[in-house]
Amino acid sequence: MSKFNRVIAIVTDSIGIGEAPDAAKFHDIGADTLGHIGDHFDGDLCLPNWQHLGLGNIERLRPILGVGPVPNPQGYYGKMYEISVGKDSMDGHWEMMGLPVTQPLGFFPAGFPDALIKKIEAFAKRKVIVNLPYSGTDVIKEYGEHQLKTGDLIVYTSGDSVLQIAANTAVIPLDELYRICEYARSITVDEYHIGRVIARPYVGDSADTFTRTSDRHDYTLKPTAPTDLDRLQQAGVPTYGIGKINDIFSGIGLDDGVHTVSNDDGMVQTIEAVKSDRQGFIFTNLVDFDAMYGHRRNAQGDGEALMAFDQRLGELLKVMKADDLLLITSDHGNDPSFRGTDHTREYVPLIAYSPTFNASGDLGVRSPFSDLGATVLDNFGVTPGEFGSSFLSQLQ
Ligand SMILES: O=P(O)(O)O[C@H]1O[C@H](CO)[C@@H](O)[C@H]1O
Ligand SMILES: [Mn+2]
Ligand SMILES: [Mn+2]
Repeated sequence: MSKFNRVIAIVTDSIGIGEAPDAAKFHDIGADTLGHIGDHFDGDLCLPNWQHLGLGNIERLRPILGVGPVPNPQGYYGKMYEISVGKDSMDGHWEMMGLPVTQPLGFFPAGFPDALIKKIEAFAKRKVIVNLPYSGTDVIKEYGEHQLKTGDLIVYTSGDSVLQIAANTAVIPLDELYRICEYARSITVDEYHIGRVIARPYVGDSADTFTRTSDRHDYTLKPTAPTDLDRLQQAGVPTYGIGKINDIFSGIGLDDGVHTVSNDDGMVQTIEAVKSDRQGFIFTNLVDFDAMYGHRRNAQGDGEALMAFDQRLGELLKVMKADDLLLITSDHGNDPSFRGTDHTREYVPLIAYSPTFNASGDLGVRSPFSDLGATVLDNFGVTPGEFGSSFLSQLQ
């Protein structure tokens, strides 16, 4: 019989907790998403629910302002670092589910090769413009009016292995954008080996009004080997993805999933799932921290989103059943005070909580992220994969 009847894992997308041991390789020395958000709020970052689970007790060189250690945390706490070659969402989530990404993905800091762009143009019967690393909100501000006039496709990338296509749905309807992205996905798997093709629809009729919509769609590479989601599924443990989870795993290993429009929606869906008689593994991604604030280098917004999350976390804690286990972690950093607009190579926080706990403690510094998946498998008595060590026995 399982130790915990259900496991709920929430990924606060891009909330790192300090530079990872290999941050220098990524030019990310000094990155500290949570620490710098704390500094920005100068003591007013208020995350009481998460803090009481042990967020402020995680080993750090200096406390997070406003979220210090508590004497008797209600949960277990630690931090993890990843071994995957990249610091994107795909690397982080796959590694969490027992599949570190060891084969380097294709990066195109100078833009995509002509041959690839020409194929996209020929398929779409539209011209491609930009073809450079860009912030997704800046690129539509600068080129959106041109796109409105010409119908050209805005193709851009970032420090991640991503090919992103921005389209104003008034000139390039959503289904056409999706078709073009599916085509781009199909020709960038073996050749170019791009981690994700991302459809970036937006609306508006001038630079000041352009707004991206929640119809974003990520076409991720298919996992290259079985993940812990497949292992759970094969063992008959139901798997349910909330938010971007389905996209990140191309739906593989997931019985069921729901798209969300915001962090708040993601938490509402998670709370509903926990209140329901849904069984097995519930896996939630909250992407606003990343897409709306981290990449936008908006520490104020990031902190406010964390505080809103913490309120919802309080509701979730109240509806959890006695034998539920909650795990909270992140997939990479995205320090809003750091240079550039890319993810940052950081440790991620790890919290475990169940109403049944009668102790609390330190889970230490762990690696790879696969320890999380290994713990979920261990709980359900499923044979583990090659990566990860379970910390289940420490949870008392
Ligand atoms: O600037 P936007 O369009 O939000 O894109 C960002 O989001 C991508 C996926 O997280 C990253 O690789 C980065 O390019
Ligand atoms: Mn992410
Ligand atoms: Mn991101």
